[in-house]
Amino acid sequence: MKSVTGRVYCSSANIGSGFDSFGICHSAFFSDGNLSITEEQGPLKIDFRSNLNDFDMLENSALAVIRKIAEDFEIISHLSLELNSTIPVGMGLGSSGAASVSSSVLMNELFSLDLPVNEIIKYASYGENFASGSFHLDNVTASTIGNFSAVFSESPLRIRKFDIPENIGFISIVPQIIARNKTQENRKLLPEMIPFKKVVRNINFSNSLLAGIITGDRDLMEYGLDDQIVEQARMIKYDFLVDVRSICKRNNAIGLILSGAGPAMLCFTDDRTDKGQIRKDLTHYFQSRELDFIMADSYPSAGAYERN
Ligand SMILES: Nc1ncnc2c1ncn2[C@@H]1O[C@H](COP(=O)(O)OP(=O)(O)O)[C@@H](O)[C@H]1O
Ligand SMILES: N[C@@H](CCOP(=O)(O)O)C(=O)O
Repeated sequence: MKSVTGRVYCSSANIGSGFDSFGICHSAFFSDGNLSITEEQGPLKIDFRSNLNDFDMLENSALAVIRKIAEDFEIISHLSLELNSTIPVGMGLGSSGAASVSSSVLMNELFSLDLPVNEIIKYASYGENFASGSFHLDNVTASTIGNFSAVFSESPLRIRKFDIPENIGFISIVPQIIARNKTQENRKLLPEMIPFKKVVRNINFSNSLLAGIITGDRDLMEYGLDDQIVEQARMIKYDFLVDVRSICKRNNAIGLILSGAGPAMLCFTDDRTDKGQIRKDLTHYFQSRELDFIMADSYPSAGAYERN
């Protein structure tokens, strides 16, 4: 029985103003996958097992990716896929994206398809479309290529990885707010039209963030971790965001973003940041609001494609 395994790390999308573009792959949570051929002869059949029961075991984003690849490459074997994930589902940490990347990378390896990285990402996006009704590429790109990733255009796909300066770390802050089809629903909150001034400011923020990541300039990163459009549209659902940001900033964090479509947040830290005090202050804050949350230190992580 031929079998392949691999780990895919979680991702935070929409870094600063980089909606559907900038992503970070980080180490706090991950998904371990195992894919095997149980019988060479068809028709295609996939046995699926997962430690999570948050989604349909018979049809989910991981299976959507396998089916698409199998269709394109005329694969008709009996397969078995097992995913063991620590990524909380629907919290803004790219759980469906990681499952999709897992399928894409494992199919590539199991059948020696020799897919270039852009094809791995394109196939993974079928899983995102299954989960959220949109082919957004930011989470799957981050989990595939790692570190700080940017999607510059979808067709043709232009992507690039940037190494995050060594002194930068993160705290993943995850309020336990459970909502069905969260990303799909939160995409409906986005405005159709945007005042010109806000667009100009957001362009400034994203340029500043990218320049800060490349040069390690703290001030450019700090300024660049802002967003006048998407975050503001979604903030009505996440009223803790302003308070959590101010707790992090008063303890010298570089900044804080809403991770993906929320409710998770990603706090950017460096040697100046008092992480211990942030943990204490956040525990006190969420207790006072009677809102459960989890918090985990996290570091930039390599992508699933480059580790293979
Ligand atoms: N294999 C999968 N892993 C995780 N979530 C999946 C999977 N397949 C489908 N989903 C669905 O995707 C949704 C989670 O994805 P999404 O809303 O994008 O949240 P997030 O990316 O923040 O975890 C849930 O509704 C879940 O049921
Ligand atoms: N760009 C997407 C990112 C969704 O990330 P998720 O981890 O919340 O699924 C969006 O903002 O809709």
